[in-house]
Amino acid sequence: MSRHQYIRNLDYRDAIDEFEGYAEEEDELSPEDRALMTAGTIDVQAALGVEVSKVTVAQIEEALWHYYFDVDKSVTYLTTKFINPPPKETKPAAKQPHGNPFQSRTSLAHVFRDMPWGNVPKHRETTFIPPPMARLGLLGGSGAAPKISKLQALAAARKKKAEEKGATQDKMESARTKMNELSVGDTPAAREVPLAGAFSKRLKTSESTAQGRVPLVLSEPTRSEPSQSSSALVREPEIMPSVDKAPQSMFAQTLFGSHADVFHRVPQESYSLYADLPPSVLDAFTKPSPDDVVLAAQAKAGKKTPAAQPKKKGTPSADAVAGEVGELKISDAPLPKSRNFDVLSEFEKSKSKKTASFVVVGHVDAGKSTMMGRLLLELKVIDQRTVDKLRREAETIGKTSFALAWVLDQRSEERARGVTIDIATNRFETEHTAFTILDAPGHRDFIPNMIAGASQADFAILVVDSSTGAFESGLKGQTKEHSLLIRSMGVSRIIVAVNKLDAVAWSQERFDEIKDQVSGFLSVTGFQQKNIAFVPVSGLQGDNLVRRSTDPAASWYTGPTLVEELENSEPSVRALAKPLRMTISEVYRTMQSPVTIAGRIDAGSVQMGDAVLIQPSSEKAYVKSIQADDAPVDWAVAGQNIVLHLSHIDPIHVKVGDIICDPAKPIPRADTFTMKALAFDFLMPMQVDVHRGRLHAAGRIETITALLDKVSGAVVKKKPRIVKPATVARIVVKLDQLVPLEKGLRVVLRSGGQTVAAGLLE
Ligand SMILES: Nc1nc2c(ncn2[C@@H]2O[C@H](COP(=O)(O)OP(=O)(O)OP(=O)(O)O)[C@@H](O)[C@H]2O)c(=O)[nH]1
Repeated sequence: MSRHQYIRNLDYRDAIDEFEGYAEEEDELSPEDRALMTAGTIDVQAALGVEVSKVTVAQIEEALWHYYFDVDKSVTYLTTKFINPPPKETKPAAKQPHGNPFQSRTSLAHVFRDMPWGNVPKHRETTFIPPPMARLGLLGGSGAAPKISKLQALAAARKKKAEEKGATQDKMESARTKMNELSVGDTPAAREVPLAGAFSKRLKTSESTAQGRVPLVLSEPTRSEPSQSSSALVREPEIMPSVDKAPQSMFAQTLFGSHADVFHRVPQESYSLYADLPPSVLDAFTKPSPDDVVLAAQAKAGKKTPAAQPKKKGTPSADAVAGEVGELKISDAPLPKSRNFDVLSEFEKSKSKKTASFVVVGHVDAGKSTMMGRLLLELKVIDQRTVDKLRREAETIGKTSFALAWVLDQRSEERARGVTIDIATNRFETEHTAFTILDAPGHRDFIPNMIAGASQADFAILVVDSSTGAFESGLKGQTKEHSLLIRSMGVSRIIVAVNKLDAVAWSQERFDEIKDQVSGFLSVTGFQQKNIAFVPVSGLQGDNLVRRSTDPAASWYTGPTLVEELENSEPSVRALAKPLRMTISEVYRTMQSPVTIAGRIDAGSVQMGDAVLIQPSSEKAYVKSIQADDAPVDWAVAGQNIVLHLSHIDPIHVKVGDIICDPAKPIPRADTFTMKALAFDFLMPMQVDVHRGRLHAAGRIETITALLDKVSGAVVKKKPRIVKPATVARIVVKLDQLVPLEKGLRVVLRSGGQTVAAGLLE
C-alpha cells in the first residue's frame, strides 16, 4: 500500500485511541467495581421498570460508571437521554413563551419520587452557600455598612475634606484674590509661571467638585464682561473657545422647567442646585479659572517668560560650557615638543636592522599558527615552559595538538574553536632582520581580517597542507583565494610552506606534485617565478623551519629553511619620501594617552611632536610619543608597524580603518572612485563592500566603464554589461560614505561573503 493510500485508509479515531492508550482497554474494572457495577445494573433495571427495554446494559453501565454507581442519577440520565429524550428544540423559549418548562418532561416526576412534598430526605437537601459580599454594598439591602478598601476610604476622606475646605468662604476669597492678581501684563505673576502652573493644578483638583459646570457658564459671552472689569485680566477667546450648548435634556426640563432660556439666566439662578454656596464662590466662576489664567499668561508672555529664558538659553550654554571645557582640556595641554629630526637622513645613518612584515595565509587548518608557534619556540622567542603550559591547558579541553597554535591564537574563542579569527601579530629577529608575523585566519568567514593582515605585509608565507586529500580541498578552498587576494593587495613575494610532510612520510613525490600545481596557479595569479619559493616543512615537529630536518626520509631536500627564505626576501621598496600615510589597525587607551593607535606606516615618516591629520574626520592631533617593537623611538618610517600616542584629539574622531596623514598633504576623502579591478566573480552593477586594510565601507558598482587587456591595460571593450571572472575591467564604485581614498590604493570588493574583485584605484 502506498503511503497516500495508507493515510487515506487510516481510521483516525483508532489512531487517536491507540495514541491515547484506549485501544487495549477491555475491562479495567477491579473485582470490587465489577461487583458494584453488577448490583447497580440490577437496581437501575428495576428502577426503570418497563422502560428498561429502551436502554442497553452497556448504556446502563456507562451511566453507572459515570455517576460513580449512583443508581438514581444513572436512572435520571438514562431516562432523559434514551427513554424520554426532550424534544429537539430549536427555539424553546419562542415555542413556549409562557408555558411551564417542566410540562413536556412528564417523566421528571420520577426525579422527585423519593421526595414527598414537604419531606425532603436529608441526602437530597441542598447546602446553601451564601454569595460573596458585593464590594461597597452597592446592591444594598443588608443594612450593614458597605465594605470598602483602605484606599477607597482614604480617597473618600480626602474628598470630604476638600469639599469642606472648598465650602469655606475664606478659601474661595483667597482663590478669587489670586485669580484677580494673575494677569498677563502683571510681571510678578508672570515670573511665577512654573509655580502658578503647579498651583493651578492643585486648585483644579480641590475645586473641581464645586465647579463642575463652570465651563458652560464661562462660555457665555456675557460672562466675560465682568471679568474684564474685575481686574486687568485679558480673556483670550482662542484660549477658551466657546462651548456650544447642548439641547435641554428631559432630566433638565424636569429640574428647571422647559424654558429654552434657562441657561441664559443669571448665575444665581443657573446654580440653584448650589444655592447654599456663598455668592463669592459663584462669583469666582464667572471669571476664568486659575488654569485659564495661567494658560493665557503663558501664551501671551510666550518666550519672554523669565522661567523659560534660562531653559532656552541653558541648553546651548551648557553645551557651550561643556565644549569650552573640552576645548580647554585639549588646548591647554602643552603641545608635544618636536626635536625636528631629518628623519630620512637619520634612517640612512641608522645601523638598525631591516624590518619586514609577512602575512601567513592558507586554507583553514593548514597549520599556519602551529608553524609560527614552533618557529617562535625554535628561535627562543618563547620558551619550552610556555609551550608545556599551553599543552597542559589544551589537554584540558581535548585540543592538545593545538598547543603550539595557541602561542598566537590567544583569544578564548579561538582556542575553544581551534581556529584563528583575527590577525595575530608577533615579532622575532634574525641576524639581519626584525620580522613581524601577521598570522591570518584561514576560515573563509574571516577573510576581511585576512585582507587587513595582507594590507600590512611586505611578503607572504602560503601554508599548504600536504596530507592526503587536504591539499586538494585546500586548493578548492582558501589556498587559491588567499593567493589571489595577497597578490591583489600588492604582495609580490611568496614563500610556499608545504606543511605536514611528516604526515606523508616526507614523500618527495607528494612535494613535487604540490609544487607543480601551486606554482602553476601562482603564476596565473600574477606572481613571478623568481618571487616564488617552496620549502617542505613539518610545522608541528619544527623540521626545516629554523633547523634542517633530521628525519632520513627528508634528506632529499637540501634547499634553504623557511627562515633562510625569509631572510632572502627583500622587503618591498619603501615610499619613504612620500607624504605620511598610516592606516589605523587598532585604537585604544593607554597610560600615555587616551588615544593610542597602532598600524603600519604605508608611506612617509613620522616623528615625535608632529601634527597629523586623521581622515575622514579631518581632525588634527599631535604625536606625543612613538613606540616601535615595544620600545620608545623618536621617529619611524614607512614599512614599520608602530604605536602612536596622540594628544589634542577627541577619541570620537579616531577609528579603526582611518588614515593618519600629513596635514600639509592630506589624503582626500571621496565617495566615488574608479578602479582597475581583477574580477574573481561575475561583476555587474551591484552592491559591494569595499575593503581597504581595516576599512570596510558599503557601496555599489555604479558603472563598468571598460574591459581591459590583462597585460597592457588597453581597453578591449567599452561599457560591457557584465565582467566575467578572471578578466580585468575599469569600474566606478559609489560609496555610502566619505572615505579617505587616493590613486594607487589597493582595495578588495566583496559581495555576499565572497571576494568578487580586487584592484588598484586610478
Ligand atoms: N601532522 C601534522 N599536523 C600538523 C602540522 N601542523 C599543524 N598540524 C595540525 O593541524 C591542526 C591545525 O593547525 P593550526 O595551526 O591551528 O592550523 P591553522 O592553519 O593555523 O588554522 P586556522 O588559523 O584556523 O586557519 C592542528 O591540529 C595541528 O596540530 C604538521 O606539521 N604535521
